Amino acid sequence: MITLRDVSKTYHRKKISTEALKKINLQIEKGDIFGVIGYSGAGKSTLVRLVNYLERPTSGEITVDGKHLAELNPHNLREIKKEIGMIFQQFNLLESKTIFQNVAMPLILAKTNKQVIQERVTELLAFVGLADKAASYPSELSGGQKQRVGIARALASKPKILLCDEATSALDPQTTQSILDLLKKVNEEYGITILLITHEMAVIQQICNKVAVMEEGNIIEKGSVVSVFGKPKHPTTKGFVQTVVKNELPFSIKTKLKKNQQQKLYRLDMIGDHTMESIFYYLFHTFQLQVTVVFTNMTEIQDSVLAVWYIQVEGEERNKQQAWSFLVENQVNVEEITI
Ligand SMILES: Nc1ncnc2c1ncn2[C@@H]1O[C@H](COP(=O)(O)OP(=O)(O)OP(=O)(O)O)[C@@H](O)[C@H]1O
Repeated sequence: MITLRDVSKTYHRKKISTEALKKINLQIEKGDIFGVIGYSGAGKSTLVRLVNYLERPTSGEITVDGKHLAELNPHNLREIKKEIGMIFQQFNLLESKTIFQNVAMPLILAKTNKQVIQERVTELLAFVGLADKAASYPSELSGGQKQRVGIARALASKPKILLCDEATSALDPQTTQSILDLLKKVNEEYGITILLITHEMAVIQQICNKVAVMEEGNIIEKGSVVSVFGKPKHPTTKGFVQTVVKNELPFSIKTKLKKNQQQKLYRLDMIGDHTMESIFYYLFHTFQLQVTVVFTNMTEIQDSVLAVWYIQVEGEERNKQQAWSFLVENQVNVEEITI
C-alpha cells in the first residue's frame, strides 16, 4: 500500500544540513497497522510528511497504492491525497466551527452535495461515538473527544490510508486506550491501512501488527510486533521494549542472588502457548531436574504471550544439557545468566 525505496531527506538551513532520513526502505501492506517508533529527532514526522507529499524526498522513490508520487501530475496528486487521511497530536480543529462543520470540512472543500454531507457526517459522528455533539464547539470537548472529531474528519473523504502523528501523546492513559480501540475499529470495519508514529512502545504493543524503529534518520529494526518485542536486536529497540516487557531480573532479586551464588541461573524465553506446567513437567519427569523459579514475567502482545522465567536447577549436568536441547527444539531459548 505504501512503499519507500532508498528515501532520503536533507534539510538545508543557514548553511547547516540535516539528514532527517537516510536511505529508508519500508513496505506497508494493505490492512497493516504499522507503527514507527523513535526518540525525538529520529525522523518520524519527516517520514509522514513525505508519505503525505507535504514535502518531497531529496532522493528515493515513494509509491502509494501502486502510484509513484513523483510522477503524478497536480490533478492525480490531489486525487491520491484524498486517499490519505491524517490525525495530529494537537487535533487541529477549527475552533469557530461546530463539530459537524469540522467533520464536514473536507467534503465542503470538495464541493460535495449537501445531502451526502449530511448523511456522511451523521454516520461518522455515530461511528466515533459523538452523535450528540454535532452542534457543540471544540472548546466544549475533552481531548479524547477532540481526537474522535479528528478521526471522523480524517475519514470523511473515505481514505484508504490513515496517518497518525503522535495521535495519543496529548492524552491520559485511559483516553489513549479508547482512541487506540477506535483506531483498531477504523482498521477492521473500514479496512483502512494505518501508519502511526509514536515515541511510546505501549501504543505499538496495543494496536500495531508491524513496527519499525528509527534512530538518527535510519530504520534500525523492523518486523512483526511479536518478533521485534520477542527478540529485539538493537540496543535502542531493547530500551523501547523494556518499557513494556518487564523481562529483566529485578534489582532486589539480583542483590539477593549475588549474596548466595552457589547455583547457576538460567533464563528461559518463549513466545506462544507453552505452559509453565508442561515445561516443568518435562524438566522434572523426563530429565530428573529440580527447578526453583526465581522470577517470571508474561506480557501479552496481540494474540501471543511473551514469557520469561529465571530458574535455578538441581540435577545431573548431563541431564541439564539434554533438557536444554529439548527446550531449544521446542522454541524455548535457554541462556545461562551471570549476575
Ligand atoms: N523543516 C525542517 N528544517 C530543518 N530541519 C528539520 C526540519 N524538519 C525536521 N528537521 C530536522 O530533521 C530531524 C528529524 O526531525 P523529525 O521532526 O522528523 O523527527 P521526529 O522523530 O518526528 O521528532 P519529534 O518527535 O520531536 O517530532 C531533526 O534533526 C529535525 O531538527
